[in-house]
Amino acid sequence: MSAPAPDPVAPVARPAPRLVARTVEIDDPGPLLGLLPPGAEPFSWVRRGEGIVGWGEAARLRTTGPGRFREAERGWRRLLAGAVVRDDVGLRGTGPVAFGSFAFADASSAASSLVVPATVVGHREGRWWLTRTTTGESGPSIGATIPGPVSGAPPQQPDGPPPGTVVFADGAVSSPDWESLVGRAVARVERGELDKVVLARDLLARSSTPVDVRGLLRRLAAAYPATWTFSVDGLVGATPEMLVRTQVRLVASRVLAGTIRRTGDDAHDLALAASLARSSKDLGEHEYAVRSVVEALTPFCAGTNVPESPFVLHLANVMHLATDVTGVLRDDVSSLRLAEALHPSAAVCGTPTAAAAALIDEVEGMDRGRYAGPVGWLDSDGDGEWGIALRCGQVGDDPHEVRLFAGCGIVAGSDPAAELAESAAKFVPMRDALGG
Ligand SMILES: C=C(O[C@H]1C=CC=C(C(=O)O)[C@@H]1O)C(=O)O
Repeated sequence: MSAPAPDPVAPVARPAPRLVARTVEIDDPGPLLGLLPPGAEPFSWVRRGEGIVGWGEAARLRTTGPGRFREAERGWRRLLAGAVVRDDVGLRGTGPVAFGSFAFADASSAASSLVVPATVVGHREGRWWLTRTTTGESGPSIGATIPGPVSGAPPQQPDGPPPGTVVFADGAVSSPDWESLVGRAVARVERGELDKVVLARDLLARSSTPVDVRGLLRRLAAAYPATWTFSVDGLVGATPEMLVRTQVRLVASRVLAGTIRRTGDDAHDLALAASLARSSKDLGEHEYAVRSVVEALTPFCAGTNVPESPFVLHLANVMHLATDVTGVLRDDVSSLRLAEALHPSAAVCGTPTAAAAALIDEVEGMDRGRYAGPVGWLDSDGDGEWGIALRCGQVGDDPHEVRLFAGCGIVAGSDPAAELAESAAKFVPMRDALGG
C-alpha cells in the first residue's frame, strides 16, 4: 500500500538553517579584488589592498522598515546560534562573516540585507585567510562535521571586458530644478527651521555593454586608495567615510563634512585645502556632523576622544574636512547595533535629525534606496566595519544601467550653484570608473 499523500496544509517542521564555516590561513593570493570570479555577484570591503572579498551565497537575511537593523541583527544571531565553526586564524573578520547594506530611510522601498558569502578571502596585517561557509538543515549529522579539507588560495582572475560607452541622463530631478530646491532649503535654514540638511540627487548611467562590477571595483580602488571600495547586492562605490568600526571594545568613526573641489594643480589645491580648513561655513557644517556622531556614541562608551579641529582629507576629486572620533565601549555591543544608533548622521541627513529627514522627504523627490545608508560587514563576535554608502551607484536589474548618487550639506549661506558643482565633483569617481 502506498503512503498517504502529505496534507498540503499541515505545518512542516522546518529546522533553522545551520551555518558551517571553516577558516584557514593561506599564502598571499595577490590582490583581493583580482580574486573575484566572473559570473558571481561580488562582495567587497577593501582599502589599500586590505579587507575582505566574497562570492557565492551561503545565507541571506532581508529586512525592511524601521526595524531593519534590529531584525537583521536578530537573524544573524539566530544563524550563529546553531553554527559550527572552525577558525584556524582567529582575527577580526575570520570565521563566518556577513556583508550588509541598509536602506537610508525607514520608508524606503529598497530592501536591506545581510549576506553570508559561500567564499570569503581576507587580508590584514600581513596575513591572508580563506573562509568557506555552507548552510545545511540543523541536526546532529551536519553539526558533527566541518567541511573540508579547504583547498588553497583561489586563483587570480583575468581582467573583465573593457567598459562600454556610457551615456548619462538626469535622474529624478534635473540639475536646474535641484539647484532651485537647494535654494529653497537654504531659505528654510536661514529662517531658522533647521541648522543643516543634506540634499542628494541621482544620475542615470546607461552602458553599451553590461556593467562589470569587478572592473568598477578595481578602477575605484586604484584611483581612490584612501577609500573603502565596497560592493553589496549591486550597490558599488568607494566611500571615504567610516560610520563605525569596532575591534573588541574599541570603536572608531571617521566623520566627513565640508568639501572643496580639487583643481589638479597641487600648489593651488594646497591653498584650497588651507582655505577649507579656515572656512567658517564648512567648519560649521562639519561640527554638526561630528556632534551627531559623538552624541550617538556617548551612551555606549566609557570614554571618547574627539580631536579639537578637523584635518583635510585629500581625495583625487575633492578634499573634505575630516575628524577621527574614537572611544572605548562600555559593554559588548555589536558594530551593527552602533551603526543603527549612528545612522543617519548629520553628514548625510542634517541637524536636527528629524527636521532634516522631513525636509529631505519633502523636497528631494526620490527614494535614496541604500545610498547614504550603512554598508560593510560584521563577524560572529559582532565586530565589523560600516561605512556610509557614498560615491556609489546601484546597478539595476538591467546590468546596462547604474543609478549614481551624490549629496551636499546645506547650511546658512550655502550657494546653490556651488552645491551643484560639488555634487558633480562627487559623481566623478563612479563616472570615471564606468568609463564615462
Ligand atoms: C552626502 C555626501 O557627502 C557627505 C560626506 C562628505 C562631505 C559632505 C559635504 O561636504 O557636503 C557630505 O556631508 C555624498 O558624497 O553624497
